[in-house]
Amino acid sequence: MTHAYPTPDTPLKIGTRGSPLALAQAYETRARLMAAFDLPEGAFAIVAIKTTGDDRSLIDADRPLKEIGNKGLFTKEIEEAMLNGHIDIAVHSMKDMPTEQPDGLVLDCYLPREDVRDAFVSRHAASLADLPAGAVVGTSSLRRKAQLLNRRPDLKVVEFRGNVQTRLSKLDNGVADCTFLAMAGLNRLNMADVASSAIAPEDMLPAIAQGAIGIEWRQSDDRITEMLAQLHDTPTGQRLAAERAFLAGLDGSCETPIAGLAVIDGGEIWLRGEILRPDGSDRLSDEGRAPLADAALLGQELAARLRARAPAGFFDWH
Ligand SMILES: NCc1[nH]cc(CCC(=O)O)c1CC(=O)O
Repeated sequence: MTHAYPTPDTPLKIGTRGSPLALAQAYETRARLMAAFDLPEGAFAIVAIKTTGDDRSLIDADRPLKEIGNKGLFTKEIEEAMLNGHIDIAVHSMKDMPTEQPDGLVLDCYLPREDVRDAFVSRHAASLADLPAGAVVGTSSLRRKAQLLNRRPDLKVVEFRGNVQTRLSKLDNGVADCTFLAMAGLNRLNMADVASSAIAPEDMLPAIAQGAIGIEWRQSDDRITEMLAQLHDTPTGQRLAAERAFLAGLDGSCETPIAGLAVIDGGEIWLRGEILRPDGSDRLSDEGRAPLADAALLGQELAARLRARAPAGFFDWH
């Protein structure tokens, strides 16, 4: 008994950002840990950490995030808190995570993936096809912007930031005719009803790792390593291995116009990927299949094939 961990006296400290979605993801992680190890809620402490990206006084809310400097904007303080022992694990939206982690930290535990699709959100249109010519789309995602303009060059895209509530009130105020959000986030906030429709991956290929929650921890922490190995969802891990290797092979991040989705199909991994010019004027896509054990290799190969096909200047988003 003396080695039992975690307990209400020595709780496992779960670090997260403080946004409603981040907290919902932390609660889901806690619930899964409680169920997997038959632990009481009191054996966990949820620690909300403010990051540079969250701090409104540090950034101008109307400036695109990519101009402010993206990598680590939402993770630096959380990773520092883990390295100095203030928290034990960190819960992240995998879609926002760089493909490399700082020394001493691992990010290899994934919860079962949620809906991967993007949601179309509008007060008056039922779907993308319903939007009249020249309609205004609010989004701050370079991927969504490029995908939309590629299909519908007539649309006008305006910068849209802030949490779900802020974006919905912008729609009410007529700032835009529609916006796009991940179905996963809406589901986790019990707000799926704000989606007018969910968009099929064939119509809008999702962001790398969309809908997946990842848990990061200190490599040196053997107790946590053992627990998280049991919590890990293997199929989600295989799918993200393919998608994240694809992203890494293109030197991409969540701020680049890259989309990709891997699914397990007939016992194999099937990966589709696409890269776009930021203005949507060009789109290159490809797909491939491989045995599950070669998921990461498949991602690398798909990235290499698209790189070889991309004309000079295509990657000027860097
Ligand atoms: N970059 C913001 C972000 N990161 C993860 C999600 C949603 C949840 C997910 O995809 O796991 C969102 C918001 C959105 O795209 O609507």
